[in-house]
Amino acid sequence: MFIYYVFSSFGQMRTCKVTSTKERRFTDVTYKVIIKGMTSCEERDILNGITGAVNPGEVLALMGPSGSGKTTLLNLLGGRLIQSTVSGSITYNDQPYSKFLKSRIGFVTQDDVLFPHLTVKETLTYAARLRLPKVLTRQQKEKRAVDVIYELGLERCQDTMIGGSFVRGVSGGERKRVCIGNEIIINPSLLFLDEPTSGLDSTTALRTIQTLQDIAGVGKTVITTIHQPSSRLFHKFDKLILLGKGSLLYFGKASEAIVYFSSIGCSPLIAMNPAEFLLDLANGNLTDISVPSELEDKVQMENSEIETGNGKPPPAVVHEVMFNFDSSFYSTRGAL
Ligand SMILES: Nc1ncnc2c1ncn2[C@@H]1O[C@H](COP(=O)(O)OP(=O)(O)OP(=O)(O)O)[C@@H](O)[C@H]1O
Repeated sequence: MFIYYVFSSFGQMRTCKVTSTKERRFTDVTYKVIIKGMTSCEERDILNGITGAVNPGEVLALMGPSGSGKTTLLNLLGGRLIQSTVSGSITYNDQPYSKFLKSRIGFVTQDDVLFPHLTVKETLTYAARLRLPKVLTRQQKEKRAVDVIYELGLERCQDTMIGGSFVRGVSGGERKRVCIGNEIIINPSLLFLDEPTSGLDSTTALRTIQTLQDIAGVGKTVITTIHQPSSRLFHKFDKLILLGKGSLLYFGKASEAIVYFSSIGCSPLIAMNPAEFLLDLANGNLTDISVPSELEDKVQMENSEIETGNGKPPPAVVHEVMFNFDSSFYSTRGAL
């Protein structure tokens, strides 16, 4: 299988890089859902054998086409999806998920819930009062809120209302930073974010990811899903997981993803944002991508009758073949 190939070729060079303490490691994570119909129940695989690791000081991006399983994986890693249909192991510092670990996790969801009539400062002050331990005094909690405001560069809008549909308030980027502030106020060791840049322009998105890098820079572990990053933003991530239909296509350094795919014969045919190339590949859209001739031949052979007008096979077919391709192809390539 493609994913095993990806990992077999990574195995040797990565083992030494995932041994530091406080590592978040996940091995062979699989998640199924049971879909109940009128007359029968159907089991559906949402994630298949996802393996990876991330250390303090790193930002791990979960990338993939819509519906590939990014949010599901994020929820699993963040301990928000504890079900019997989950298998594999997820550990932090070699320990399984626990109540103590839960208190060390910050989770920024895609749909933020903020009170529109509170100012930025009031929002973070209330978060500090509610979430910080009782042993801290009111003054200490308020100071923590002010520290977070400066940490996230929110000082200019600290007295502006959050706003909403009926009240004009802070900008989209500031709103996202308030949501991040709501979580980092408890000084979490692990910060999870679901699409923190969605709806932001590229400069604001870059600033948001820079904020995440700064948070990681002081020893935190940051795991975030990302939809379609600009190339500048893509290069800000330390590690990358590329998912396609719930399977793992790549895990490793974000900076090495393109080199890796070109080493197995998959390269962009035109100058392209690396994220765009990886998403096209994960989608099975080969319009501007070259793939190994063995793979293209196999696709053509099996599906000559459903070839598309541009001479390329349809994405769904490419995807199917990539995942179910003859393992000898991968083992040969994996030895490179
Ligand atoms: N409880 C569930 N029951 C049925 N299907 C589910 C369930 N949870 C997730 N799925 C399906 O699993 C797939 C992955 O969903 P997920 O939300 O993780 O994708 P995603 O990559 O985050 O997508 P997007 O980028 O659009 O947010 C989707 O096809 C979704 O419909």
